[in-house]
Amino acid sequence: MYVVTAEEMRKLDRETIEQLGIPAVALMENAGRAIAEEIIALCRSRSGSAGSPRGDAGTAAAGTAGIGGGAGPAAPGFIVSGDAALTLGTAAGERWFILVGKGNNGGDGLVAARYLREAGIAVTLVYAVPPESLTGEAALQRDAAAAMGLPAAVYGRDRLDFAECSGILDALLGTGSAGAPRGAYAELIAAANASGRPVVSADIPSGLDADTGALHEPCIHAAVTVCLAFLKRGLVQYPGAGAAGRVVVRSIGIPASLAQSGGVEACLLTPEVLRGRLAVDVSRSRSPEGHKGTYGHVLLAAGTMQMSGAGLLSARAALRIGCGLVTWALPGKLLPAVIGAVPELMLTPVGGENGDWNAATAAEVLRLSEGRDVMAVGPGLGRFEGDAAWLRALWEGAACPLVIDADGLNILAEADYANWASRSHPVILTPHPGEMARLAGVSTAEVQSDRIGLAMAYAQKHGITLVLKGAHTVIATPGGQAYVNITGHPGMGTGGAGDVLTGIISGLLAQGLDAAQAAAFGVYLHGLAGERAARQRNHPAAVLAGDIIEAL
Ligand SMILES: NC(=O)C1=CN([C@@H]2O[C@H](COP(=O)(O)OP(=O)(O)OC[C@H]3O[C@@H](n4cnc5c(N)ncnc54)[C@H](O)[C@@H]3O)[C@@H](O)[C@H]2O)[C@H](O)CC1
Ligand SMILES: [K+]
Repeated sequence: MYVVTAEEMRKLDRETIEQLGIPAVALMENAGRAIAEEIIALCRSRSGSAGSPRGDAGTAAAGTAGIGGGAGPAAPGFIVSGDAALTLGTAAGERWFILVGKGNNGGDGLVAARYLREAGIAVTLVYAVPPESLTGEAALQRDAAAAMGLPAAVYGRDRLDFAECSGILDALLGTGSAGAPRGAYAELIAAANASGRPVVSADIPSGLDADTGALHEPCIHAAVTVCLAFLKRGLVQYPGAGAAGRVVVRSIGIPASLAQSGGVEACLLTPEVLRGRLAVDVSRSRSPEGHKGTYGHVLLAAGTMQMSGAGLLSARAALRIGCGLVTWALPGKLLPAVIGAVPELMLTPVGGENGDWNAATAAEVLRLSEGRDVMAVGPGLGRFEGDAAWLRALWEGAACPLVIDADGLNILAEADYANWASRSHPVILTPHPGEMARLAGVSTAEVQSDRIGLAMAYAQKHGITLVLKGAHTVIATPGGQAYVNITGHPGMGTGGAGDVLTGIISGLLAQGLDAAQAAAFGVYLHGLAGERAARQRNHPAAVLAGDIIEAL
């Protein structure tokens, strides 16, 4: 599923109108109708009336061939489906305020109001601006609503009591919104939020920055957002994702092929995207003739006395995700403490007996990397004298893909690594927001204020694959593509969860997935395993990093 910017959405809108010849008012009609259907579904679920959420309970009156035995001929009958079924009075008692802005978002709201009225739901139009100021398709919809006799109020002119409504459609501001809502818009948003009534937002919550997910004040806090055509970036990035409530994406006649050909590069990481766009073999099938050598060998350079567990977690995760062999290069003095902790793991001490990380150990690690399929660097590594030269030697010398995490990233952030020799094998960086901030030389707040935009720019600039961790992890490729993951939960914010992710991604790389595949599939599986672990533990807060490994 594509995730677009406001600018990309405007372009797709224009192309549909100009290249396909579909009039703008038809798109608006589809948009408004889709919004109305979702509100009708909400009303039906509140009233507890039976039938499918799309409001096609009337189909029960139709002949239903093949149900309850034998595929006989259909019995004659009438099919009353969609919102027409609702005129039978199921929405009694519902009264919705439709907040209408000046632009096309307001036009969508006016269309929805007509369909809601047809479905037996009382509506009152609440114009944020004098209705005479609407133009284009929105003005046409204003006239249609007036001709239908829909009651209308104008903010500032007419008395309004939000206690009189049972729900609110927010059609104030959409993708044409700029900056914080002003004047009547701001006051209506504040009143809607304070009303205690469920708010359904048309396209995006008014006040939300459609591109970054930042909330301008005031911003609508919606129960449901009916997003039109394609997900907007602001809906998948926090805090916007939190303000949008449940997001339903409804198509309005803009073909996805236009997004594909038009260079939309971000999408939601769904199973379809994994199988399709990323071409991942999600079945994980293994050849009957396979052996441990078939599934790759990860070399892990990680761990200190204080953080030996990080190495163990990464190594176990790599093994659990199915790679054939893992060798852990670790400081000599750490060896006695971890022998036998993971019997499947091979341990190779560096720096001599009782030794620790130092610049000279790079040569040992490089020797160990010969013939290996992946080198993973950083979990629990700590910092040491000469670490920048150490990492540079691995970067420039390892003839395999490189996954860099944790202190490996902190070393990179202080080094001028753009001037290091370019690598012929890919690099995956897996920063959390703080590490990303250090890498990019900005504040953590700046990273969080536009995660997708920043990740895409950084990955392209440095020619690396980036995994920007945090709620809705973003995977960005050097080729300019981005994937937003939605598996996982806040309980995964626990010590060692990142080390597990490094192990999973490295283990997938070792099995032959390319960098984008391994990063995206790894993040997706890590979140899914975290969800399973939360179920097994009966609460997300009880999940430990090791549980994520066991749930893989
Ligand atoms: N995507 C599509 O193809 C379709 C989108 N539809 C809907 O149209 C909106 C976008 O409409 P647009 O007219 O471009 O902009 P808005 O309605 O979001 O608002 C513009 C309007 O609001 C005023 N304004 C802007 N910022 C502020 C502010 N901070 N405070 C107060 N007022 C503000 C500005 O003056 C403009 O007049 C999209 O989201 C969809 O809902 C279509 O209907 C179907 C096709
Ligand atoms: K809106």
